[in-house]
Amino acid sequence: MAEKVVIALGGNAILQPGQEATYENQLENVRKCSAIIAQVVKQGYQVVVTHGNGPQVGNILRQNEEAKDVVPPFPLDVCSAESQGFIGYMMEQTLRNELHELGLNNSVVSLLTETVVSPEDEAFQNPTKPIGVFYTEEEANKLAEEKGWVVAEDAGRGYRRVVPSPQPVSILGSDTIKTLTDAGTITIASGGGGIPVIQKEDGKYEGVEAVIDKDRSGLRLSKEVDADVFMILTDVDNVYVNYGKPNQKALEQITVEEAKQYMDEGQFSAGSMGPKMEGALSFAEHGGKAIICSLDKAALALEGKSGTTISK
Ligand SMILES: Nc1ncnc2c1ncn2[C@@H]1O[C@H](COP(=O)(O)OP(=O)(O)O)[C@@H](O)[C@H]1O
Ligand SMILES: NC(=O)OP(=O)(O)O
Repeated sequence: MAEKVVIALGGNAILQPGQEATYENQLENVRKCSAIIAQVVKQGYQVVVTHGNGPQVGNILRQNEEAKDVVPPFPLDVCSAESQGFIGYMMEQTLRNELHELGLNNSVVSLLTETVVSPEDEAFQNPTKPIGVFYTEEEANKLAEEKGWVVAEDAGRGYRRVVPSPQPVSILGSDTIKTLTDAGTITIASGGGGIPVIQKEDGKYEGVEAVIDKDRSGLRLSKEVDADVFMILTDVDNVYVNYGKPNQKALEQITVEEAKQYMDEGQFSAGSMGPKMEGALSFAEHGGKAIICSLDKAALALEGKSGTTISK
C-alpha cells in the first residue's frame, strides 16, 4: 500500500510578501506548487494537500469592507470559504495539468472544508493571526485608529492586521477525505485551516469570525486521515537552531526527544516556525514521520536527502 502524505503549503507560497495580489501572480505561484506536488504523486505517494490563506483572506475581507456602501459585506468565515474556494479551484486545475504533463491521470478534487473550534477558545479575546498585506508601523497604527483593526508585527517582515486564531478541534468530513485519498484521489482539503465553525448546544453548526492556522489544522487532518507523513512546505530548506545567528545549524534527521529539547530552549519563533515545529513534533510523537522543508525540495526531502525530518 502506498504511503499517505499530507502536504501543508504556506499562504506565502501562493502570494509572496510585496508581490501584487493579481489573479495571474497567484495562479502562477499555485502552478509552481502543483508542479512540485505532481512530482510527489509520481514518486508513488497518496497525497492530501492543504494550504494557507493569510494574504488572500485578508484581501477578500478588505474588498468587502471597501465596497460596503455598494454591496453588503460578508463575515470573515465566509471570506475564508471564498479564499478556500478560489485557491482550491486554481490548485485543482493546475495540479491536473501538471499531472498530465507527467503522463499521469489521477483524479483530483478540492473540498470546501469546515473546521470545528471551541467558542471558549481564548484566542477569540487575543487576536494573533496575521492576514492581508504588510504595512509600515505608521500605516498600521493609522489603520488601527481609523478602522478599529488590531495590528501586530509579523516575524520581522512588517505590520499586518491580526484576527483570532482558535485551535482546530476536528475537521468535518475527514472520513470522506480519507476514503477519497485511500481510493487514489488527490484531495485538496481544509485550505486556510478550514472554515471556522462552532457546534452549538443543540448540536447545530455555525460559522465564527476567525482564521485557523493551517499548520495546526494540517496536523489534525494528518491524524484524522491516518497519514504516514506530515510534510510542511515553507520558504527555508531546514529548521535551524540558533536561527539567524552566526552559529546557526541546520537540523536534518532528529528524534522526538531532540525536537522537544530544542522547543524547550525556545529555538523557534512563535508566529512562524513555532507552530510548524509544534505540529511536526506532535505528529512524530504519535509514530508518524514529520518533515519541514522548502517547497522546491519536497521530492528530495521525502527521500531523506533534504529538509528536517522528525521521527521517533
Ligand atoms: N528556527 C528557525 N528555523 C528556520 N526558520 C525559522 C526559524 N525561526 C523562524 N523561522 C522563520 O520561519 C519562516 C517560515 O514561517 P512562515 O513565514 O510562517 O511560513 P509559511 O507562510 O510558509 O507558513 C521562515 O521564513 C523563517 O524566517
Ligand atoms: N491560514 C493560514 O495558516 O494561512 P497562512 O499559511 O497564510 O498563514
